[in-house]
Amino acid sequence: MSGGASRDTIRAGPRTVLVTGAARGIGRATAARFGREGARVVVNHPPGEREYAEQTAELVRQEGGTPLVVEADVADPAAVTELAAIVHATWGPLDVLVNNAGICPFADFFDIDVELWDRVQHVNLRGAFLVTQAFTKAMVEAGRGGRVLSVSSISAWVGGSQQVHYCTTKAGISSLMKSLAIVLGPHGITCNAVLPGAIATDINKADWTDQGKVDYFRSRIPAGRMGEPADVAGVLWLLSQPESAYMTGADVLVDGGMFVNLQ
Ligand SMILES: NC(=O)C1=CN([C@@H]2O[C@H](COP(=O)(O)OP(=O)(O)OC[C@H]3O[C@@H](n4cnc5c(N)ncnc54)[C@H](OP(=O)(O)O)[C@@H]3O)[C@@H](O)[C@H]2O)C=CC1
Ligand SMILES: C[C@H](O)[C@@H]1OC(=O)[C@H](O)[C@@H]1O
Repeated sequence: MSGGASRDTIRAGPRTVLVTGAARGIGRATAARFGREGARVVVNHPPGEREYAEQTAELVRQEGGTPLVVEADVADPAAVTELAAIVHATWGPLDVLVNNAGICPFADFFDIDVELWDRVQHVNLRGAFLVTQAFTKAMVEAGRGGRVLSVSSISAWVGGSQQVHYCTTKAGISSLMKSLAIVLGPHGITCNAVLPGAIATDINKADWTDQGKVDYFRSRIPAGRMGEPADVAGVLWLLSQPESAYMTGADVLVDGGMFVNLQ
């Protein structure tokens, strides 16, 4: 019998969950979904987003959870270290980590300068690496198993003419989860990537002013509608359940069938 925590990683009493980039969008819906199970939810936000993060915290309370709002730019190693110190001092080790924070500043390939490239890489990919490293060490030491869930994208599997910088980070997140599945598996910690399709949030609000693009997206989606943050939040919650204990290193599409619908 191999080592590692038992199949059921939900311990008695409230689970402790961190959602990065939880001030708005998918992160907000995910924080609220975990609030519904009565979890203690760390609502992370970048500088300048506290007002939105407090709105998320109120949603978590309304659902029955307990929020803790903590500012940290996930791209900043010192901020991530401080985030971990605050969370561990307040609630101890995590049970569930959701790497959600991300940016997608659309730009033509030849207009992407090294600063923009670095910012997208540092927020989306390095941020997931830094946060996962900062929090899973304590999870391993706690010996209770757990879940690492990272929000990649359909864009990990396909390209985007104005997302050269972005798609590479999403592919990187998918790969990161595969390697960490190996590292953390013996400790009962599963690592999976969720790959949303076209989800209506602020990240694409400007992009979706192009009605032709929206019509094209919708025509590709067998489900007949664009996605909502709750569609992703629900799958993230499902992957945090004991029944998902044998899923690790997986890529889970949440796209209404968009990817497979070539013709
Ligand atoms: N919407 C979609 O169609 C899809 C989204 N995704 C992914 O889903 C995730 C959530 O995006 P979504 O909810 O759509 O977009 P939103 O822009 O609504 O939410 C992203 C959140 O992450 C925060 N954030 C940005 N940078 C940082 C940082 N450095 N540190 C901490 N938080 C940060 C944002 O804050 P701020 O407002 O200040 O930027 C924002 O609150 C992203 O990783 C995105 O790549 C994947 C596939 C499809
Ligand atoms: C920001 C994009 O509109 C959105 O995010 C992704 O990962 C996919 O590319 C979606 O189209």
